[in-house]
Amino acid sequence: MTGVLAAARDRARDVLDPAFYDYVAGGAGRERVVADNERAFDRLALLPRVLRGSAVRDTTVDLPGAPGAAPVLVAPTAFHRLAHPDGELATARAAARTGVVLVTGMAATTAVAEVAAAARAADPAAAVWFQLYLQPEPEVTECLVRRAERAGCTALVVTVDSPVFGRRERDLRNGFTDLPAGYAAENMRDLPGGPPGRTRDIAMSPALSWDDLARLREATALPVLLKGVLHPADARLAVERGADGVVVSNHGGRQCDAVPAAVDALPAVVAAVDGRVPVLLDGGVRRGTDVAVSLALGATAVGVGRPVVWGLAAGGEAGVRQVLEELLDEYDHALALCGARGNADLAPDLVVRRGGAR
Ligand SMILES: Cc1cc2nc3c(=O)[nH]c(=O)nc-3n(C[C@H](O)[C@H](O)[C@H](O)COP(=O)(O)O)c2cc1C
Ligand SMILES: CCCCC(=O)C(=O)O
Repeated sequence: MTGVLAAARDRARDVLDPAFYDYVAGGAGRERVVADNERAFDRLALLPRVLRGSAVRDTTVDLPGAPGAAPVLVAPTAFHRLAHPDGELATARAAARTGVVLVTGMAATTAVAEVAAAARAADPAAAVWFQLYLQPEPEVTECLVRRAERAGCTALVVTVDSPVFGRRERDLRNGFTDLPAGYAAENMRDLPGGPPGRTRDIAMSPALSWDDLARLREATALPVLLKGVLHPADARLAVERGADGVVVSNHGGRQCDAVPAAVDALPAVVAAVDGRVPVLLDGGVRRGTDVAVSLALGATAVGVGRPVVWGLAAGGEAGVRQVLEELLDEYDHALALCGARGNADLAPDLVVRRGGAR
């Protein structure tokens, strides 16, 4: 990787506790999927059209609870206060000031009410979504949902690729299993059945089913997106069960080290969803051209995970802004080079395999 994002990563490596750097950079097993998420974009090429562009390009997208958003989102990543003292508040301000949806979540080190307030203080129109893992006790999930609703979040993102936690060899080696003293997953504080004033652990359960999703669906009027869908049959089920969006994601290669790269899984999911709800993608997006390839293959928008944490570690709010602005500028530039007047001009025929037809 080169450019602004790589510089942020290198700076992050210099300033972060090595165990936390490894937690962010690393993934499951031998990190084949971490690498493949990025490499899969290298295997794809854009096939531009000519003489049909525009001096002004429309890059905005309509997402559930976020009309007119940028086509890049901040994917949910845990523990921002370990990257920078301003933590999620800095990320929220940077996202709001760039028109980017922030997905904050259960594992944030700042409570969702404060995160959403910081985003709105930076831009009253800012959209913040809340990511959660369905908890085995429905009353715990419901309490988290109410917190997100009260905070003014405009959509929920339910992560479904984590029936169990991935085996991350760097973390095992480093003994990075708990948050250091003084940090906590603040949204997990004072939940039903938990110790008063203290936080509950985030539970992952392999016993969750589509019925648990149905319960959540009934418990809230907010749009619900499913994150971590790779199989087209699951994408179809998600739509049938009332999901308002699907996020094609392998959790940045942090869960199963044998799955396809995110962008390789995208076309089959797009075909299965058939335009009924937006399909988002995250994993390995590092360049504006990666955004363009993803949108051409049918994604409505893409999320970025690690680059945001690198930006935060490198320079707080300004660092995150730099990363997001670079991706958005590069994307606009890629549109111009493809002869596109906006996202709508990107179509699958603009993407070919590097070195041959797709
Ligand atoms: C440090 C870190 C923490 C993460 N925490 C969460 C989380 O709490 N919930 C979740 O759904 N995904 C989490 N993810 C996965 C991201 O949302 C996203 O799927 C992934 O990072 C995208 O890949 P990228 O980092 O290559 O952009 C995390 C990823 C990283 C790198
Ligand atoms: C319990 C925290 C979950 C964080 C996460 O999803 C990740 O590290 O990938």
